[in-house]
Amino acid sequence: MSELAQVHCEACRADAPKVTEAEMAELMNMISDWNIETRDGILQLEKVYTFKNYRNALAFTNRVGEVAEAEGHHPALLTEWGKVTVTWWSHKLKGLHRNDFIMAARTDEVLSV
Ligand SMILES: C[C@H](O)[C@H](O)[C@H]1CNC2=NC(N)=NC(=O)C2=N1
Repeated sequence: MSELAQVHCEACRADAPKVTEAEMAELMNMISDWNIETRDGILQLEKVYTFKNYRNALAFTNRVGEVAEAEGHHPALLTEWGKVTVTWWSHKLKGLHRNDFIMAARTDEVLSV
């Protein structure tokens, strides 16, 4: 299990600090195959997972949703036949917080169970 996946999200407040460029670079090295996207000026962490059918994609979607509910931090989830796009950002901050990288690592762990 990755180091990041073993920690829990901190309560995310509107005045919490966004990750710095340096922190982002360090955190990106701790997770695999995630990309930084910018939408409406908001930095987001995104990864596309592929599956052999829709049922498997939906099962993964629901498991990620359960982890999100448990942590109180939620992604955007686009579920398609054979594909799930997971996008993390901190809505309150309109950007990326360390929580988003923790949850990206936790998302990867969902696959391994
Ligand atoms: C009230 C509720 O806890 C907050 O709105 C939480 C819910 N989940 C969340 N998820 C994400 N990604 N960002 C948030 O700012 C956020 N806030």
